[in-house]
Amino acid sequence: MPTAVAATPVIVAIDGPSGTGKSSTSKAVAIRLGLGFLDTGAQYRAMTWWMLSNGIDVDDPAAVAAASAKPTIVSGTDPQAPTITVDGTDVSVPIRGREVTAAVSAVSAVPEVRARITELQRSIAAEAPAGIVVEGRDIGTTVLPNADLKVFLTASPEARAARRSGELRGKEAADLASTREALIKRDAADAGRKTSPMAKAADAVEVDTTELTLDEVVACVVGLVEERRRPLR
Ligand SMILES: Nc1ncnc2c1ncn2[C@@H]1O[C@H](COP(=O)(O)OP(=O)(O)O)[C@@H](O)[C@H]1O
Ligand SMILES: Nc1ccn([C@H]2C[C@H](O)[C@@H](COP(=O)(O)OP(=O)(O)O)O2)c(=O)n1
Repeated sequence: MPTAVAATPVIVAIDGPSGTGKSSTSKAVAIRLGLGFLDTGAQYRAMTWWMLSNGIDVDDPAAVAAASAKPTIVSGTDPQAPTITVDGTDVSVPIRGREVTAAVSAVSAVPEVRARITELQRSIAAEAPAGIVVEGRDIGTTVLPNADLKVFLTASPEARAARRSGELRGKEAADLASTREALIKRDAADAGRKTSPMAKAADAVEVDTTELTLDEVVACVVGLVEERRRPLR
């Protein structure tokens, strides 16, 4: 039985590098607590997919900036069935492909892209009736600095690479070493960019998931949310 404490919407920010369990943890926490779920990486991937599909040179920041207002990106926030469309097309499958993964750090480093997507994220969070779990790289630091709870997930590069390569199938499959290398390269780009780099907020709780099961991480985050929920006023 939920306790009678959650009168105001609760905002949870979950950040961290690739493969630490942000998406799976956030979805499960949102389901458990009856909140919305927003995968902000999917939005940057959708923007990248559109750039690639429209022949924009993703290594030309001026070209990316000039085109960044064109696509209409819509995220469905039901944690049981999250959706992502660009100009009405379901892009949930192509945004996970290798081409998009290789280009997404460059596109998401462009300030005009970040400004547009950040605004979209804030309006989605503000409209979530019961609250929302938002996961990404800069949610606790930039997008929602007043979140009720900020979590920064970490895990060893070995654990993250093993988790990621377990997901890849067929021609996309890569060996552990190259998956690990690609992850580390993307983390460095995401943490090293000028505009809103991936970072742990000063008031975030860091959770190392290397030795934890997904259920253990979910239980930990649910416990932290319950602790911080403001009493009924
Ligand atoms: N604590 C965990 N232990 C083992 N595997 C996990 C754990 N958390 C997530 N995973 C698995 O690792 C993969 C990457 O998780 P995901 O949630 O997509 O990470 P992120 O969003 O941080 O990139 C998924 O296949 C997921 O099921
Ligand atoms: N808030 C965010 C979320 C993602 N990004 C960028 C940086 C990431 O490498 C890409 C893809 O993010 P995503 O969470 O889908 O990546 P992984 O699931 O970890 O592979 O988007 C970002 O710049 N800011």
